[in-house]
Amino acid sequence: MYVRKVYTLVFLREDSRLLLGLKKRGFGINKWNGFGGKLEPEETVIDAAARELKEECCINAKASDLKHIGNLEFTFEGESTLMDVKVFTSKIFNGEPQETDEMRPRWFNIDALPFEEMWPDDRIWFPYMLNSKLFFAQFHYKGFDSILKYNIVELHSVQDLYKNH
Ligand SMILES: COc1nc(N)nc2c1ncn2[C@H]1C[C@H](O)[C@@H](COP(=O)(O)OP(=O)(O)OP(=O)(O)O)O1
Repeated sequence: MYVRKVYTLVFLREDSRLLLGLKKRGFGINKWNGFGGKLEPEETVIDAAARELKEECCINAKASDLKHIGNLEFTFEGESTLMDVKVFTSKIFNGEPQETDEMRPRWFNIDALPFEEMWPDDRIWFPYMLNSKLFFAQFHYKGFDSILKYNIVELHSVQDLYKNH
């Protein structure tokens, strides 16, 4: 039985570019990723998503402009935690991305994403996100580099994101 812990992960899109941040510390250090993290006590997922975006790259986005596009579940061999990651995208935001203690932001063309410097799972689920397909995916890792097994499905309604799969 796993202990489930919820995280947010936000990706901003501008035309054919996607904003990623190079993680400067902690979990996923030196990997490019979206912006996100754990929920604070009593905080909703969507409010946490907007807060983490602001804290990590100084961009303001209204919670109502964040689109919930997918759910990711990560487990790691020998670990009892299940990371339940809620993925959001948005094309509507204010401000210029700025480097913070946690992230160094940079725009990438979606045809030239730095997958070699990202989590291995990203190659599998990014095509869903980039094509605006709702998705649910589970990844079981050995260490942080190797995916032992995974499962990914396309969902057909936002309500499906709130069902158990
Ligand atoms: C294992 O594969 C992962 N792939 C991707 N693409 N993203 C992942 C993976 N595992 C975790 N993540 C995401 C989920 C969160 O957005 C961050 C991790 O959050 P973090 O531990 O940095 O949470 P914070 O609340 O910001 O932490 P501190 O303030 O305590 O540093 O990575």
